[in-house]
Amino acid sequence: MTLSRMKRILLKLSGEVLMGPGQYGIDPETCDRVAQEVKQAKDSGLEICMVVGGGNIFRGLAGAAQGFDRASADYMGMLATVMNALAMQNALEKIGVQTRVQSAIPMASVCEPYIRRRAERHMEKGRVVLFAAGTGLPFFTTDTTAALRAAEMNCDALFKGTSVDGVYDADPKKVPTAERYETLSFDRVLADNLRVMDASAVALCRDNNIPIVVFNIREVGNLVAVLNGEGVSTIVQNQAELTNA
Ligand SMILES: Nc1ncnc2c1ncn2[C@@H]1O[C@H](COP(=O)(O)OP(=O)(O)OP(=O)(O)O)[C@@H](O)[C@H]1O
Ligand SMILES: O=c1ccn([C@@H]2O[C@H](COP(=O)(O)O)[C@@H](O)[C@H]2O)c(=O)[nH]1
Repeated sequence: MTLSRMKRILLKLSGEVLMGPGQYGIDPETCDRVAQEVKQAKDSGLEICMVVGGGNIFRGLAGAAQGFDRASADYMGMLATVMNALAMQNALEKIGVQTRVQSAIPMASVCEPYIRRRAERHMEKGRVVLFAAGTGLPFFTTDTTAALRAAEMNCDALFKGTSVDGVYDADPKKVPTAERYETLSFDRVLADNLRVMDASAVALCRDNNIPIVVFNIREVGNLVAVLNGEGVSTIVQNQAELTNA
């Protein structure tokens, strides 16, 4: 994958990261810091769209485990992602980055509905488009949303900014001896059931040949470093691309 040739990327921001040092909710300082990094990336000439998770507020699976109906819990999770998207919109606009939030669940008085061709136009005009409310469908996640929107928007890569610095051979939060991959194929992620991202998201990226770059966005400056090919990350792509690299 040649990072320098990329024109348009999708940044998936884990909701959990937005908690900052807290245990729940949205930390304004973290939003501001991430916004600065997005601005820097945009100023380098990239077109950027974003999907923000909701794990800092509500996850459907956790809600279902507590007794909520799963589909209702998932809708609650999707609404949480709208709050996060609005928080990031606010942080970006404070520093002069033009944005639009588009929600997969229409809410006319809050933001635009998701309209692909309109999103395309916003990006051509230099706006950062934040895709909120996931796919609008329960039983999915924002990882799958990110893969779907990256394909729809013809992105050159999907950058997953999370709280681990790449894909490991086991969950590093559970297995301290786990080792990180520099690169690996989509097929290996799926065959080994590496759970840094949902299988559906990985399969969508594989089928549309969209590389995934997993990196730690909690580390200050890492987004721009990874975009410059310098920071620590794992690049997941098709075997053919890995062989040609
Ligand atoms: N093989 C693996 N390599 C790296 N991380 C892994 C692996 N298996 C599981 N994980 C876990 O995957 C998590 C990354 O997903 P993340 O926390 O970004 O969740 P998310 O659902 O995308 O975001 P949100 O916080 O919005 O729910 C890490 O916290 C890590 O512990
Ligand atoms: O398409 C989607 C996307 C998300 N959800 C629900 O939202 C929460 C939060 O998203 P994360 O990806 O976990 O950050 C998720 O747990 C689902 O409950 C959804 O239903 N459909």
